[in-house]
Amino acid sequence: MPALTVDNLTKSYGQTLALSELSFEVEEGEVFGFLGPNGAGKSTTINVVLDFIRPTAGQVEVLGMNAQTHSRDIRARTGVLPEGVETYDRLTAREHLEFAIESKGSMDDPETLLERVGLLDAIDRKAGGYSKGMSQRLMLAMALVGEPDLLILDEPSTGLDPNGAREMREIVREENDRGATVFFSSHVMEQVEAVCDRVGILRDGEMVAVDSVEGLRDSVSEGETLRVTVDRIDDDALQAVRSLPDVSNAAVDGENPPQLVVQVEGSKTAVLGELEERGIEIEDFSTTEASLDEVFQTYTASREVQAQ
Ligand SMILES: Nc1ncnc2c1ncn2[C@@H]1O[C@H](COP(=O)(O)OP(=O)(O)OP(=O)(O)O)[C@@H](O)[C@H]1O
Repeated sequence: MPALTVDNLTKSYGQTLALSELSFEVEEGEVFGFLGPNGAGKSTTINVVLDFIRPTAGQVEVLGMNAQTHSRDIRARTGVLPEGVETYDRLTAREHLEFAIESKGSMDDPETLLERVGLLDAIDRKAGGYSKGMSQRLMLAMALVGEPDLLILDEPSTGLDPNGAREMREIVREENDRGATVFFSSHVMEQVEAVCDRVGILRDGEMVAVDSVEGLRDSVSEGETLRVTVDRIDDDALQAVRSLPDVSNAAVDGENPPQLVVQVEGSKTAVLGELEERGIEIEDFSTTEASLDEVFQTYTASREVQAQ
């Protein structure tokens, strides 16, 4: 049974079509990255999943239950880290946790949870004095209460420093090892790449790709990016490289020295040979796989991989 089934979900806010016949599934036990640029419809989807808003059309099932008719049962088994800070200024972290533990009827210990998110030192301080990152850690601790079967994390790295973001990823892994399904919305590629089994990319309310990170990379990149540092480059040479059979794109980056960035499938020696034949000196070259940023841009902005 999938942990989450979104079936032909459409949501309009007046004239604005936020989701258009969106369908996808998240398998039980997987970490699913829900990626998309601002305004793509990520929060709208999560709000329907949690029954905070009602869909215009379509169905959502969470842990085998209808999102609208069983929202109470669903919330009892789901941990949510919402987007934006939602702490109470006058309550301490301990009081926040006690409240969440009581609401879920769980046996958690506030200190253990706050230690996991690195907030034990501030347990008896009022949340009103917390930094953004501290508030985010507190909300993550609240999401973990009751060992939820499904964790929904909406932009979880917001406000976290690199250490905090790494710790958050570790917690996602630990929760997943325990058996939780994690639904992780983000527009930060690195966060998704590091923890997600599969990624769905949302654009303008439609899912434009669902695959593993590797699969997505392969699907947009017909090969590798070759970066060649040269002593000089001119338009003729650039055009000649672009018209080589294995090259899908080429562009110049920087001036002093210029670097030729080439999207190449197959042989890289043809590119180097073309440059050398023109008397262009190759000072250095390296190859890399398409970055996730390139993957994301390809799906959300244009249909072509642009060498930068
Ligand atoms: N309450 C609302 N009233 C009207 N339009 C809304 C409302 N909430 C969202 N929208 C619109 O629906 C679309 C999807 O918004 P949504 O917040 O779901 O995107 P998102 O992917 O979560 O974006 P972000 O990354 O910025 O949080 C946008 O065009 C947005 O302007």
